[in-house]
Amino acid sequence: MSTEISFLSNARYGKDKVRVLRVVRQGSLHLIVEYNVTVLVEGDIDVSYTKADNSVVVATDSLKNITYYLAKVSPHVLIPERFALHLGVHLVSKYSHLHKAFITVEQLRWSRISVHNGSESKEHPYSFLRDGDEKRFVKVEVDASAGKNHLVGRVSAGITDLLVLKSTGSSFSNFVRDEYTTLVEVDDRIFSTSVDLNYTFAPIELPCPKRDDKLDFNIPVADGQGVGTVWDTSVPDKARKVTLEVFAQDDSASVQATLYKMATQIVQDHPGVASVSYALPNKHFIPVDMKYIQVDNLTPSNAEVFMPVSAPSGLISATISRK
Ligand SMILES: O=c1[nH]c(=O)c2[nH]c(=O)[nH]c2[nH]1
Repeated sequence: MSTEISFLSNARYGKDKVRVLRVVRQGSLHLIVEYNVTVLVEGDIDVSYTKADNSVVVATDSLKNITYYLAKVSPHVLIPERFALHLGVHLVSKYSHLHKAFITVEQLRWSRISVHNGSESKEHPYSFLRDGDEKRFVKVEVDASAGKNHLVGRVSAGITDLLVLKSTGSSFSNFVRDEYTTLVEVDDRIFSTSVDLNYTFAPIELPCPKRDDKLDFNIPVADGQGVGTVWDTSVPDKARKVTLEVFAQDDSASVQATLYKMATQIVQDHPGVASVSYALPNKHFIPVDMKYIQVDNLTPSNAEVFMPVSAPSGLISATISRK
């Protein structure tokens, strides 16, 4: 095989879709998390591709086993950002020839079931319901290329598949009108989207494991700058809240304008967030034309019956970065 005109310019491998449910028992109160984990590594692994030499390969099966083992022993397992960093730090510390780990943790929504006891409503200690398709995710890169004692973490996190709809409070007008335009201007329309939100933190220095088994991972002590950093566990809920509140309350001139308001608010609220990206499909709902039966369902104030259109949809995206 000729190696003169080509070379291996990039190589990364690992396990995708490692599904794990973890139960943490606090007496009779149980806490649960369900994750889909992707665990990928880079390093001195070229010969496994170029020379069929597997001696450098930590099997993807082993990477899966390590993921489950960390889910068992990591004190950080309930917080996706911390669990992902712990797993990444463990991999690059344990294997001298692996220099980078890329961990994605997607968290599925389990909420407690409310039960009534007389007139009192209480959250059940160990019964849960799948609370929608929305997922929280974190993407972590643990980079040991500057040495095993100089670990750098790059973290982004966010939400996917958060489906929202408002039945008024949205307009779209003043756009380019030319020979291709058929869309009419509207001062009242349905706005629905499935929110994909991704916010990125500035790179962080990570503590290196000291123990021989490389399983220890200590979160740095808060230095007073904690708010807005990757260690601030309130960021996901606050970013979700801003997304929902701006969506509901903005008198939307367009998906673009509402997106910008959401993103700028998150950058403003969290000093540790370096940038915020949204991808918002514009899920169209078309008022059904009932002229055939002499019924007006088209003028915005009379539009009551809509046809949801799954495709095509608009797709509006942007990244807002801290200066
Ligand atoms: O909010 C919108 N932005 C667009 O860019 C667009 N384009 C379109 O046809 N409808 C909409 N709505």
